[in-house]
This record gives sequence, C-alpha cells and structure tokens, in this order.
Amino acid sequence: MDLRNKKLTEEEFFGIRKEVLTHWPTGSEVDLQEAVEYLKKVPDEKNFAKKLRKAKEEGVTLAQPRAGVALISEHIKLLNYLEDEGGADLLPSTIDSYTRQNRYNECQIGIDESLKAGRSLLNGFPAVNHGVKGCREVYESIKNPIQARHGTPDARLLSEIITASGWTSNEGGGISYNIPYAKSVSMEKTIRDWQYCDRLTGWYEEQGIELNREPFGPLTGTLVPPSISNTVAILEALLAAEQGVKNVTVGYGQCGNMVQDIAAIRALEEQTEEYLKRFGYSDVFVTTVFHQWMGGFPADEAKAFGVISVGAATAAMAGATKVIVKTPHEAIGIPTMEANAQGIRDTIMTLNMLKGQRMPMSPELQTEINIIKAETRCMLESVYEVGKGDFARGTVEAFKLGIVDIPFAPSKYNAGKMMPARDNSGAVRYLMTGNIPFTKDIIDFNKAKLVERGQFEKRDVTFQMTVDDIFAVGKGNLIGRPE
Ligand SMILES: CC[C@H]1O[C@@H](n2cnc3c(N)ncnc32)[C@H](O)[C@@H]1O
Repeated sequence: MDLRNKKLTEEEFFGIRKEVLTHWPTGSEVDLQEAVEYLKKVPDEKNFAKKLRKAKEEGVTLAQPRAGVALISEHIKLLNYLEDEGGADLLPSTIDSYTRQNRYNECQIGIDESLKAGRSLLNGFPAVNHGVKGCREVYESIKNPIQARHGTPDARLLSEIITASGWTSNEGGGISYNIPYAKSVSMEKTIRDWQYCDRLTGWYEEQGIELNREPFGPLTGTLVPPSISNTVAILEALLAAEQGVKNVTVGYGQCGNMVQDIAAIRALEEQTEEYLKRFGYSDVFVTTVFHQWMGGFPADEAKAFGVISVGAATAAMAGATKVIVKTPHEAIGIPTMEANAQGIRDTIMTLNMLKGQRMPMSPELQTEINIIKAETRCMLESVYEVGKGDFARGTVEAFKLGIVDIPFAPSKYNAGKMMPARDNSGAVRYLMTGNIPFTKDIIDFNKAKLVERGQFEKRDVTFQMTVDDIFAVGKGNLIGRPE
C-alpha cells in the first residue's frame, strides 16, 4: 500500500487533476486562476469559513437545512425561500444520489425528465452536470454562504466544480463518505480521493482563499456510540489538515440522551483541537456541528416538531457552532420548501430562547466527557500504532482489524463486530466491543451501565436490547423497553 498521510505535492495534485476534469464535460469549465479571482470577490458574509468563525467567536449556534432539487431555477427559488421565509443562516445544496455515484449520464436524464415533468425527479442538486456556470448562478442568487452536502466516495470533480463556483464549504471525508454510503469501495481509494479534495482546499488556502471542510459526523445515524463518530471525525480532521485545510467543522449526530449528546460535542471540540495541536496543525480553526435526530421520525408533524426542538435545544445547550435542521416531512421523504422552512423556524425559535445558555458542568456531564475521550483515545492511539505513525495507513489497517467499527454500516470493509445498545437513561453504550482495543475499565463501565438497564427491565443484557432500541423511536420512545 503506497498510501501515505503526506501532503500531495503540486506535481502529484495537478497530475491527478488532468484526468479528474475529464470525468464530465463541465470539468473543462474549471480554471483555477480564474476561480481564485472569483473567490476573492466573495464578501465575508457569504464566506462559509468566515461566518462559522464569527459564530464561534460570538458564541451563537447557526441553523442550516438540507435542500436540493434538479433544476437551477427551482433550486434558487428553494434556497431563497429557506433564507427569506425560513431564516437559514447557512445554505446547503444537497447533491443527488446519481452524482454521489459519479453516474452523470443518469443525472442528465433526470434533468431532462424534470424539465419535461415540470418538477424535480432527482433527490438533490446535480452540481456536476450544471457545472461552474450553473453553480455560480445559484451562488450569485443567494445571500448566505453555501455548502455542498452529499455522500460521495469519489467527490474529486464535484469538489472542483462547487469550489470554483463560490461555494465555500464542502462536506465529506474518506471514511465518513465511504463506510456509511458504499458497499464495496476500498478505504484506501476513498482516503486517497479525499486527500485530493482536501489538497484542492489546501491549494486555495495557499492563494489566500478561506474555505471550510466538514467531515460527515452522524455516519450510519443508528445507535452510533459518540466515541466512534468522534474518532472518525478527528481522523478526517487530521488527514485534511495534512493536505492544507485550515478551517474544519467536526460533527456529531444526536443520540437522544441530552447529557451524553452535550458531552459528545464538548469532547469532540476539545479532542479535535488536542490532536491537531499534537500533530503540528496548530493553525486549523475548529468548529462543531450537531445533527438533529438522524433516526426514524414520527409521521405526525406536531410530534416531528417535538423531535426537531429537542435537537435544537441540545445543540444550543452544547454550544455547537452549527445545527443541521430536520423537517416535519422527514418521515415522508424530500420535504416541500414550506415544510423545510418550518423546521428552520422551529429551530431558530428554540435557539433564540436558549441564546447564551449552556448546560452547566456537573459530575454526570464530566463523567460522560471523560468516558467519551477515553474511548476515543483508545481507538486513535491504536490507529496511530497500526499505521506506524501514519494515520492514513493506520485507518485502512484499523478498519481491516475492526479497531474502528461503525454499527449497521453497508461497507464490506467494516468489521461489524461491535454492537451498541442504550442504557437505562438512553445513553448509547457498547454491548459488544468486537475488536475495539478498549481498556478493562472502559469495558466494565459500559457493561455496568447495561446491567443497570437489565435489572430495571428484569431481563438479561442481550442483543435483544439493541433490536428493541432500533424500533423504539418508531413507537415514539427512545429506549426499547420490553413489551
Ligand atoms: C442525510 C439524510 C438526511 O438528508 C435529508 N435529505 C436528503 N435529500 C434531501 C433534499 N433533497 N432536500 C432536503 N433534505 C434532504 C433527508 O431527509 C435526511 O434527513
């Protein structure tokens, strides 16, 4: 494996780039020098990295929806509605599934069919097919910073096009857009492809353009223990920093126990900064993003607003820099623009009511921060060890060995030996640790918490708890109590 956690030289980067730009005709629209001049004109209030920096300095939590439709004019109408009627502080373009799989031919068919049908027949915005011209039209028609949100193992061409278009943030990473999103794409390939995406960001940074990168926090969004998602986020932050990324937002998906969720955000921010500093990346600006409930949603819209509000409140009390907003149509599918705006207004109302408030430190909160950091440290140190000091090689080895193991992931490269379950307070714990090299006291801590639940429910601690937890939310509960 010649994979290295080493900044790509300009020669390596521009060598790969030639081929990447041929993947679709719109690649020929990308001219880096011209793009630098275009990006230099992006006003501060439309620069994603700068707006996040300002939010962290002011101690406010920004609200960002997901949104994406097939046609440029409809997409602009949607984004304008979400910023004007919804009040969104930051804008997305959620990219469609064909683009995420590099199936640009099918995107083209989807665009043509959408034109005929007069409505979006794609589940997101096909940015590669619309090219720099189309993406710049979107950027020039909105007031807030815009980010590409997707799930693309090979996002090299997509990243080139959206960045040249004034979109000053890109979500994803070689782990977080592989394991939860792909079945058989090798970890080595996606880490290498995301090194390219990060090196592109690093190249723009070297020209004086500030850009934000955001690893995808929630992963499979199903009972993911906080230390698993924090480990992945920190690994991707380290890999990005090596390529020259200077502004990173690490993320986490709400699990449901508020103290654990707040601890996860606090631990994530502190430990990301600790590891970046330790490995020599002291000039990387770190922010956090909290994703509102990523599990199944109630169909009843009033109940859905309850779920959205709890997520917004947790983000506020945690002091997250950004919160990703859900909608009352989550149970149905792609929301209408009105429903999407309602989710944002619900969230902003909640954030405003809690403005300036934070969950105070307590023995319970400190315990959760400590255990998350200890579990995360076990995994990160082990990745470093099996990689012989190289986090890229270590990540590939770690997934092969199950040292890092993401629950319910489709990827055949994920061990799938670890199993989570909720404890009696709904916090996500390790039922089975698989090959994760936890210390005995960590294993004992998790076991004790699950034994507590077993005693309360008068049943053994078994995988049945995991199964019950997965179905619980659909029944309107957090913990899957025995019937
Ligand atoms: C990560 C999965 C999340 O992305 C949301 N999502 C996916 N595509 C779109 C879309 N096109 N518009 C709005 N929300 C979307 C989906 O509802 C889910 O909450």
